[in-house]
Amino acid sequence: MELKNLREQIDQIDHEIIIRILQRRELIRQVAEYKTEHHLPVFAPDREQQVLSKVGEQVGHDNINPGLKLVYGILMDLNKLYEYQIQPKEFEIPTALGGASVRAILSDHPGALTRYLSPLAAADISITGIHSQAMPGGKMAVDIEMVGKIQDPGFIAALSVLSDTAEQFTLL
Ligand SMILES: C=C(O[C@@H]1C=C(C(=O)O)C=C[C@H]1O)C(=O)O
Repeated sequence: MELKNLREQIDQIDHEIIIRILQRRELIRQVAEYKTEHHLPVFAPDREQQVLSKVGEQVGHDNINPGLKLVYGILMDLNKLYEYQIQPKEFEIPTALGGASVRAILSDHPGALTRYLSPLAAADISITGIHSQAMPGGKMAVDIEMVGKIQDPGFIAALSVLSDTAEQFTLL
């Protein structure tokens, strides 16, 4: 088959994937409303584990599996960014207006840092400094300096996602 034809089929599938992601997003909006009404937290770690397990089961032992789980993790973080704009978290922000520095302790596994940083890119926040260090017990300490309008809902939403995912999270 011709390359052009194969790419047309890929374009069609991309179109369908995007439509489905937007439909998923509409359901997320309804979940967010439900959570606000019932005073439930945005981050549902058990549910996220369930979603990731289902992805893993469907893909099986194909070597795309870790990558697809990463993509799915990032998709869920994007959804939480969206939910936090509906239901913002309160932060004591000790830093200057133009940015923030945070220290987080993460569990150290392949892809952990990549996923951890993704909400920043998604919220259009630049990372100006980063330092990570392995710690005993399979953990990692990461210091991140970022610039952006800290009062913006998108910035607060990104900090909210970062604070959820870390085992410890401190705004410096
Ligand atoms: C949509 C939800 O909110 C968040 C986003 C999730 C998702 O994108 O699938 C899953 C769990 C939550 O952390 C939910 O709680 O179901």
